Amino acid sequence: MKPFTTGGSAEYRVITFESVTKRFPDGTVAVDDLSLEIPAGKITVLVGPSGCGKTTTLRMINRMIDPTSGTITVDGQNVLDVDPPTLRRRIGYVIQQAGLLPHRTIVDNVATVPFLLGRDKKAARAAALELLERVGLPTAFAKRYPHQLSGGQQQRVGVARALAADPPVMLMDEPFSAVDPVVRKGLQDEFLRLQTELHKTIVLVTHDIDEAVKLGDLVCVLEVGGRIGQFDTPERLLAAPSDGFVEEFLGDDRGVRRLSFVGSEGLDLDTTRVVTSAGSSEVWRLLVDSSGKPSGWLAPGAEGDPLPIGRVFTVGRDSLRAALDSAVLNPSGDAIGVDADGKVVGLAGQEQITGALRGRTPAPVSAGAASAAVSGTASGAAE
Ligand SMILES: Nc1ncnc2c1ncn2[C@@H]1O[C@H](COP(=O)(O)OP(=O)(O)OP(=O)(O)O)[C@@H](O)[C@H]1O
Repeated sequence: MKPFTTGGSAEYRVITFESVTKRFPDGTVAVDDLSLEIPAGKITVLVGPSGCGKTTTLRMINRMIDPTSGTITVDGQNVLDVDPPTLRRRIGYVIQQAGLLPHRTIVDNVATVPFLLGRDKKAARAAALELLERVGLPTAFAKRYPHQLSGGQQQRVGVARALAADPPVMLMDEPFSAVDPVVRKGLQDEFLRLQTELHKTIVLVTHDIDEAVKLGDLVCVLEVGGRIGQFDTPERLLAAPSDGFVEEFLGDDRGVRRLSFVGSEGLDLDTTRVVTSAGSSEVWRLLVDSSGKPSGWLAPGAEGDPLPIGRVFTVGRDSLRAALDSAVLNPSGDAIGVDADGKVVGLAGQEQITGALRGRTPAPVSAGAASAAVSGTASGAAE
């Protein structure tokens, strides 16, 4: 068995659940025979309806709750063999309301962790200031108290504090749900950016399927009673839900959301309707300027001024969803595909865009930890 050693973020952890059940004293089975392998360095999202056991599952990883039966390991070591304070120093924990100490300044809230880990006060504060900057908070906020910050700002402090011990594993319970949709989107984007630098092993709980497919490298849909509905990549979840429950949970617009995961590089683009001068025609045409950039739409049969263009998408960089958005926002119903310099590459109708999805069901991941996670759980789900 590998030792559960301390270490920096380069030391990746894999978390496994083997036949884990949690039955509370009143008889409620919150988690039922759960087997799950959470890959290192990725974001794994637990999502499902209220009461399906997400929080219980998460809290069993850092021993805020102990399982009734089964085994949870972090990097090969049974968590029950590690005393909770030691375990929690190595596993960051972020909760919905940030959980900040109200009578301490922001910088001290964050500095507490490095201080407890043995750094002197000055170094702990310097580390805290650096972290606050990293999560996008101006240092001017450092001397304020939690109640002087907005919900979104407090949430950033919560993330900074969880990162303060540089834990290889982070548990996040509905971290972005206490804020309005605009702030939430900003926090999510920031979080994804941060993860590209940090590569933590993150387990995130949410009840919001949109958040799950946006943030998760892998998404585990739990059903009430703590059983796995499906554990898969977001692409596969949207393309091939395993049963009626998962399909219903994914919502009515899962087809449209799937478009986000498919690149636009394979789209067949029409160049015959891209023109450099006006003149009449029976079809919609796109007028481009001398540098090849779009300048206006020429309506069929119309002699008047060109109509303004709507949104464009960058071929290869943007997804089919961006292409569809472009099609919907242009008067002809065509998406305008441009290159990195903004020059028109061609046009794509809505049918071509949605047609490009057909036959593109993503194959199951076949290598690496994610595959182990997916296949390992598929058997669990089938039980
Ligand atoms: N201490 C407890 N004693 C008894 N039952 C509990 C206890 N804690 C949680 N439960 C029950 O276990 C089930 C799972 O709860 P849990 O909090 O894990 O769900 P959740 O999916 O996180 O829900 P939500 O999205 O509403 O937060 C629920 O039915 C809940 O009522």
